[in-house]
Amino acid sequence: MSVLQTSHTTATLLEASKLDAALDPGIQALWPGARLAGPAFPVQGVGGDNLALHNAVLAAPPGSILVVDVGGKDFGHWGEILAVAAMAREISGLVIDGAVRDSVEQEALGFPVFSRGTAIRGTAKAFPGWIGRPVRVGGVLVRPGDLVVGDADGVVSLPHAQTADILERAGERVRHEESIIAALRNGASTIDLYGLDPAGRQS
Ligand SMILES: O=C([O-])CC(=O)C(=O)O
Ligand SMILES: [Mg+2]
Repeated sequence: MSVLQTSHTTATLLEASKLDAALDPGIQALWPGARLAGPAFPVQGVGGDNLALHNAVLAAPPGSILVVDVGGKDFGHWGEILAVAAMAREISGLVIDGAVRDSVEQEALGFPVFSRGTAIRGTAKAFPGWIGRPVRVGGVLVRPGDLVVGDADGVVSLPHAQTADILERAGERVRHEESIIAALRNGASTIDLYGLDPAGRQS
């Protein structure tokens, strides 16, 4: 698995990808300023059980992001203990379609988590899960090694095979937007710059 990185925002990457690659917007940063980018290590668990996460922490390569579907927002599937375990193994972050707990402690650790929010109810440890295989998370199919990026706006997952092209287009998009911002500061309008018809188009 190659180590993938980018400093582009999720919105820029999504637009550059032209793909349906945005995870459900209900999956958001656990603490303000949390950001992650890296190759995905997908995990399928079940709501109310976190054995799959304990297994994944042992199996995921250093630098990877755990990208997890547990389909449960009523349980705290992940917390301080698992974050410390993940950091000790150089796992770079967690994206989970489900809830977590110990948010203050995880912010203090600086461990980036994107989740459906928090829940304090604890979990069983009975279902071993499927790890390291493609998993649908937040409506997007995530394969091992796909580039997963999370920031203040949400989470995007980009197919590994298309990552180089997407990153190049993202750079072009940023340069284009810089020119638009400069023109706006010089008095241009968004209507003119985007060639919009202020009356709209009825179809
Ligand atoms: O222990 C758990 O099941 C989840 C948790 O709170 C932690 O990892 O600290
Ligand atoms: Mg805990």
